[in-house]
Amino acid sequence: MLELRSVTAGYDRRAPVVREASLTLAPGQALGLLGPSGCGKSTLARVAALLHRPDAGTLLLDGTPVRRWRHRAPREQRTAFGVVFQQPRLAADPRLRLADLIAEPLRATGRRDQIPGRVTELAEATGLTPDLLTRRPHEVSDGQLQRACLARALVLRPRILVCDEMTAMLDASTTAALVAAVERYRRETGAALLAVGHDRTLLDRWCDRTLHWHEVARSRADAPT
Ligand SMILES: Nc1ncnc2c1ncn2[C@@H]1O[C@H](COP(=O)(O)OP(=O)(O)OP(=O)(O)O)[C@@H](O)[C@H]1O
Repeated sequence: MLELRSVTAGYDRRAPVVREASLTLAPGQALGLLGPSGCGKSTLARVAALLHRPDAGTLLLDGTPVRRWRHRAPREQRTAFGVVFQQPRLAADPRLRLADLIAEPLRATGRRDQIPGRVTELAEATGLTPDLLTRRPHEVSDGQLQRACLARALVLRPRILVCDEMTAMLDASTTAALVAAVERYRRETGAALLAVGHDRTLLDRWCDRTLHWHEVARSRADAPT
């Protein structure tokens, strides 16, 4: 269970981009978060995944308040999350072959013995053929790289998956393949999903419930002057 209570966050304390946002993600739930470009969805998604420290408010993970973010967060909290971002080229180390990209979290957490098995499983689950696994990011398409980023997000078997506009740059067939891979993973593991986007049709089809930004956070226009 993930609860955000009155979270305020941004890049300048005097002008936060997220104001008093609250939402609850129950175990196994798929929650969509819809809103216009620039409203603060990605910032809130990053706070929810412990990647960005909020200026105010509380975040509870299974009832325990989160006190540290990013590399300071305890490993068991950090590894509860798998995150996929909108732009795979910004999220992937250009020097790594796709197999190493997928295996990165296993290496970082000392689980090298699991690498061959998990990489093979996840390449299959995300539709990556073996020849693609030996290529570097500049040698594959955006869609192929995003498949590898999704595989990396799943490699530690997270309880909560945060997909921030995961399919925004992709064609319909790659979008369908990635959504199907996420759904299969959720069916097998019972993981929850927070899917951020601006495509209501996709979010409604994908999620149990879709919230609009104005139901989650105060708008910047409401800010006290
Ligand atoms: N690293 C940063 N430094 C300063 N400002 C930022 C930074 N990242 C985002 N912002 C600003 O914060 C605001 C919210 O950005 P955010 O990416 O959270 O919105 P979004 O709703 O996800 O938008 P989109 O749908 O276009 O991805 C924007 O005005 C943006 O310019």
